Amino acid sequence: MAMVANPELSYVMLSSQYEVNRGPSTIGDLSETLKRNGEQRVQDYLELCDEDLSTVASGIHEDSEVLGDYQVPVIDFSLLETDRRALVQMLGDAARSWGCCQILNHGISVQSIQQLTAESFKYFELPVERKQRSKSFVGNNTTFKLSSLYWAESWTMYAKGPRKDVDAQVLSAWPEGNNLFRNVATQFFQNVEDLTKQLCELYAEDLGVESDFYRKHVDSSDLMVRWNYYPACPNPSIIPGAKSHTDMNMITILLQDQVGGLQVEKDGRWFDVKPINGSLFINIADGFHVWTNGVYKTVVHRVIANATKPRLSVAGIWFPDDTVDYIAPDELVDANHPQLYKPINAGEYKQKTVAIRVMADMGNGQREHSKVLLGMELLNDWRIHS
Ligand SMILES: O=C(O)CCC(=O)C(=O)O
Ligand SMILES: [Fe+2]
Repeated sequence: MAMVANPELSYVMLSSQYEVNRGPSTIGDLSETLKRNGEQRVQDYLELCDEDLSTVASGIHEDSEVLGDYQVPVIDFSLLETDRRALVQMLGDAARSWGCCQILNHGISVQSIQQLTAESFKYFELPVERKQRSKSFVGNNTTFKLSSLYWAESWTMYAKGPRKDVDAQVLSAWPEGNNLFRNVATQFFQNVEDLTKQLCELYAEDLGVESDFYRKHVDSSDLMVRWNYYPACPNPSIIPGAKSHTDMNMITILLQDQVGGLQVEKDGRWFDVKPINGSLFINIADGFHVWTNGVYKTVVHRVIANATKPRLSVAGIWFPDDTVDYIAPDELVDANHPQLYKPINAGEYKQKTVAIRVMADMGNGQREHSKVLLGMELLNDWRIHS
């Protein structure tokens, strides 16, 4: 894994692990090409496979249909002070049935979230030549694209655990970034870490496992913060912002701006994750699914691009230390609930998944990749019971 800037900062750019030949151009050129070639060429151009196209086409307009309370749960985290039991129950119910929820009043101020969003936009508004100097920047273009994101650019900071000197890490990632960006981004790293520890305890409480079972891994976990930017898209009905996928890590904490477009899949239908000012989206990922013996669901999600407005999200993506094995705790395994998976080494799972995605990024194995994006397919390699 390549180290960037001062190695003592433990600051690693994930994409710098792979020497990928990026094409010369980004979204602007893609838009031009689309115009030139006509939209019937889009499929060839983006190498989308049929399944991807049909998922995007299906239900793009039906998604916002909601059936009474049948929608992504929104949970008031301030219950932590007033009714912890109720909070635990709501978080647990949401993780079991949806694999996700939105939380409000989580302790990260609405103002700081708005500031982070506004300042982060400034990075993506930089000239593409400047962005391409950031090793972790990826854009969508003719020869290189980030596999799970399609009509998108992204920029990543990777802070290895235990995180020290986060401020210096933020600074080295965008040295010309202004002080406000630096302060709010640094604060965000810290707040997301505190929140993740709280969530781990609350989930353990819901599951009836030792309270430290998940939390104790957070300090040594790596926090990858990925900024996702989706430019306005000429045809959102056929070009996904982000393809359907599950997250390959343990848990993801995501903030989205007010544009909307994030959707989750449940019972074969797509549901909007409606933007709520100051909210955070909590996403159970493949690792936590295994770690709870399948009690919590890893949520399939995607992003519909917007025809007129760019959209920004910031994802705090947690990876346990590579030596950790995802293995269900004893409390969740008995005769009626047999162990679903053989122990899965977190490092191996990440490597395998990333390797397949990188292969697809380089233009090979798109079809295999589309299946693997839905982690459940890959997890089957470790599955003991169906
Ligand atoms: O942009 C979003 O809302 C979702 C991004 C996402 O799914 C990811 O970064 O894994
Ligand atoms: Fe995701």
